[in-house]
Amino acid sequence: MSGPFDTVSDEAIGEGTATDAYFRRTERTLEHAGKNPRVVAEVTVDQFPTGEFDALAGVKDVANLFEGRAVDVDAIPEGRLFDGGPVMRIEGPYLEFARFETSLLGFLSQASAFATRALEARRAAPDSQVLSFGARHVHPAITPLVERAGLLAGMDGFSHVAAGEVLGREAGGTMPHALMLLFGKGEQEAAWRAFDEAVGEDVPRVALCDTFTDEVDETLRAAAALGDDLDSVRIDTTGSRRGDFRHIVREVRWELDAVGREDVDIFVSGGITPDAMRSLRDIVDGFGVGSYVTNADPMDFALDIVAIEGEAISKRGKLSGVKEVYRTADGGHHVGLADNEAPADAEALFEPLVRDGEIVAEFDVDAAAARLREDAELVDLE
Ligand SMILES: O=P(O)(O)OC[C@H]1O[C@H](OP(=O)(O)OP(=O)(O)O)[C@H](O)[C@@H]1O
Repeated sequence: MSGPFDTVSDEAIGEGTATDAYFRRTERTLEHAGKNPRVVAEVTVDQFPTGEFDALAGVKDVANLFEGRAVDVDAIPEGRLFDGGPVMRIEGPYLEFARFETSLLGFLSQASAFATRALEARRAAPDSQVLSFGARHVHPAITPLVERAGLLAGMDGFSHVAAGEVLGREAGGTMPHALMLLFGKGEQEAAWRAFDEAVGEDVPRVALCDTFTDEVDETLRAAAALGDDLDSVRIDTTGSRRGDFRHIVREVRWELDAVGREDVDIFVSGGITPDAMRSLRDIVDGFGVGSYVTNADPMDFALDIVAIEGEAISKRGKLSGVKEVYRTADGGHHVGLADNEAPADAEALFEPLVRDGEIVAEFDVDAAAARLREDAELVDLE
């Protein structure tokens, strides 16, 4: 069944037709040969620690993928950091999960990539408000992935309305340049005032102040037009006009303060990167971050069989045998065989996710965000 948009349905993902064709041929061949052994497969990016940590996300969707399947799945909980070794282990008859490999890897690859970038942005300005603005850069069907990654990373909010409905959170936002243009050049006050009159009490009054004239000029006009109602200004100066952006923002702050409006916050957006955040965080109150998160390359997760009927095995380049991963007391990441003794004072990271088709883990976003915050403090991310 196909709808008006080029998306694969939830049913296709759940039934396993959202798969690479070679898995269907593998199923047919194994059934023909009467082979369906019990295997253990692991999902990895790197076999050994590399010194670079990434954030794990997408685990909830994988759990839902395996609900009702005769498999056991263990995984690092969503929101933990990992560096080499498996992030997930699936055990069961191979034909129970062969066809789900493609979707499983896709769930983890994209969500973890977004979460890792979002965490970098969050950590670049720990005391500022950071909002996710990247929904416009991805297919609308996966906007909840972007916004959830932002929440996992500890961002303060996001812009996409339908993603908010999926996540059970309300989207935030104020005004686009389109609104300013529709009121017209020279009529910025009319636009800001109409917005102030039209929207609910709970919506912060953030005036967009870069559309037609100088940022300082529009900021002072917004302050005069809205008076005490004005909460913040948003400066989104287009790239071709940016020059020394820090200087522009400092001028805005200076002139606001000069007219006694120390209470008005400054929020910046447009191509904001962690470097930009570090260079502006002492003079701005908040950032909107989009493309830095959504431009993340998908993580190169792979699923590999590591044991068949209890016997360790692997293809060349992969490590055989069932493994466990640990957070060591010094914040390191250790990969070892599950049967071997754990390193002293280390915490085993795998937790049960699915037991014989039943989901046994919780997926609270706030809890995952708290785990990520703690893990990021323990681990050396620099
Ligand atoms: O650059 P990113 O980090 O991806 O940020 C996302 C977008 O948010 C801002 O747009 P704005 O709402 O001002 O867009 P508009 O010009 O369409 O109003 C900014 O100019 C970016 O286009």
